[in-house]
Amino acid sequence: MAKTGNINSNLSFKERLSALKNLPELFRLVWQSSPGKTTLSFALRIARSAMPVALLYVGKLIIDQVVELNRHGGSQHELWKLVIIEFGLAVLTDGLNRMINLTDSLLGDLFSNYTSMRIMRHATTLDLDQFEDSVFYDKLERARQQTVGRSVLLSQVMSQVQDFISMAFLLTGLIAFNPWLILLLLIAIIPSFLGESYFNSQNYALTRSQTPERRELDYVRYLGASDETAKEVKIFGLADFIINRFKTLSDQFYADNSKLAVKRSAWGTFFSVLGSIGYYAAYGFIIYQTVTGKTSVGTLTFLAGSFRQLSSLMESMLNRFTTVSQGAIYLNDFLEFFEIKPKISVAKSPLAFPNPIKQGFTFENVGFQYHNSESWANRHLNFTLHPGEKLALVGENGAGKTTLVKLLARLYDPSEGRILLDGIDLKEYAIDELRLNLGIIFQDYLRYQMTLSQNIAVGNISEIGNQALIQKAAEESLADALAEKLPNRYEQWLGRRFNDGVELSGGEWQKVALARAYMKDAQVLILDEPTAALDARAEYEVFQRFAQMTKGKSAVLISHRFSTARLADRILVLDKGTVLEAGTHEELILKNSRYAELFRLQAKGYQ
Ligand SMILES: Nc1ncnc2c1ncn2[C@@H]1O[C@H](COP(=O)(O)OP(=O)(O)OP(=O)(O)O)[C@@H](O)[C@H]1O
Repeated sequence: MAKTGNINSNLSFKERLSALKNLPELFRLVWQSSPGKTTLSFALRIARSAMPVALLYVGKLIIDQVVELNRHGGSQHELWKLVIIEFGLAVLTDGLNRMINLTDSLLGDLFSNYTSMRIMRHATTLDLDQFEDSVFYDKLERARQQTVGRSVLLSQVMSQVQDFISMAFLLTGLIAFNPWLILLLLIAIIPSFLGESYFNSQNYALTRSQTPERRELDYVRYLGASDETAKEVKIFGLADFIINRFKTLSDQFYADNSKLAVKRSAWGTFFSVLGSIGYYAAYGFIIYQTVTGKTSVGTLTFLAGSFRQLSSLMESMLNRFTTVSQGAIYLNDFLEFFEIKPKISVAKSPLAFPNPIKQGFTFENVGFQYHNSESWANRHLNFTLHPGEKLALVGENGAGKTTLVKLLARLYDPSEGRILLDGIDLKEYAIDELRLNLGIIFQDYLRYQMTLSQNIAVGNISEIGNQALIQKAAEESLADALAEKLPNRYEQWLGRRFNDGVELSGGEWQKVALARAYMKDAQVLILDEPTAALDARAEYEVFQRFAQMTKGKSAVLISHRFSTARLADRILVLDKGTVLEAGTHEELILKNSRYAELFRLQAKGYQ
């Protein structure tokens, strides 16, 4: 496992600046989330930026009036008018602050929803292969984290613009008085900026290097406290093992993070003292000017206030620059995720899917290797699935049966050779039409924590409102008897996670999953160990119905039960990814080869 503290990517100032090029893309996404609220946020901030200088200036006028009235007396009318104006400005400032916060938080929620949807949508376009790649997973994870944090980045960028305008106003006043004060200001601020910038880049590099461990930490947390894992955790007594693993990982995080935090805090204190020295030097200078009569008391308060505000504005702007540029770097991860393109090729002008299929699917020397595996899952596959044919795939665990079916559905494309449909490469057909024509139920089908109706309808989601079809599909797979038993019948929530759901037995879940295959009028039905969890009677009935349902259609059955496999028109025996032998049950038994051996072994088990 990689060490969590391994920081290998120090980011230079140049890299930070170049990351800012991501900001327009961020603005585009925010704008798409809500054009109205984005405009409002801008308008509010521009109004807010004029407030500091206006308040200081009115304050200066008030003090000069007070000093004047003290010395020479006269009407107080002007003075009170100024006080009312300052009061109005203070109320307005507070109102603007609140409105800005409100708009930003609403905009943040909309942005987070919008980008989460974009991520989901993009993820669905990607290949299964990509999901099985841990580098891809890390990217997806980082992109997911960005959905919440990025709206903060936007507020920061907008605050930056707001502070910049405020500074321009304040600086104008300061320069008019004495330009040298600006120099003092810079001397006070720059070390602090460089320090912050350095520590932010260290922080980013650390967080980035921790991504795989963070995923593992999430996984361990899930293992330790989830309804799906509770059973095994109890039975195998895994609690201590899991908690210890969590502790090791989280201790490592803590050690790495705290080391950096302590260093950062120590340097931060030093830089802040430097900042105070700069401020008090300038302050002393202005006081001296006032005492020697070179400037009025009102101007003293204006300048001292301006200097203080400018110094804090500059400091927060410079600090924010490092946060903004760091955020912009994180944005790289987010945008990179959208740049990942599916590798499965899509035909430019796809052919119409044949209906009916005339020659069938032909595997021509097909081989497939998982990208993270040295060995071949399938190799030298040569056979045809004829129209209307029922084909059974048998073979030991890991022989490549499921992979073959995934190739047929183009969840992967062959690493070598090709698959033809009616003599034309499968890649020439539209992939969604291909999948529409295949009804596949995988061995590791999902148990959706949804209603029974919805669990069946996922087989053809466009028919989710077609209750008659759902019930018919349930009848075919024997799930209808189950519906009768459930308190809310088809509207019963399944699984324990939500809404008083009911948990089903393994066989009952399998019947529900099987019903999905009957939701569409697919030309080819593929069942990957469809009856493994069914009792003997249910299995027999399921196959009776399956035979009726698939009359005239092609079907592929993967099964470890030879009683099932023997019903097929032809049996392919797979071994180490390739077809070892093929034929009907009788032919294979006569040949007295591998199939016959396995068949006898199983039959013996039943005696
Ligand atoms: N996602 C994957 N990544 C890497 N290797 C995989 C992946 N899925 C399967 N394999 C490997 O490919 C080979 C064939 O697996 P496959 O699932 O096709 O076998 P199978 O015949 O369906 O097995 P079973 O009877 O156990 O379901 C196995 O050696 C397996 O370890």
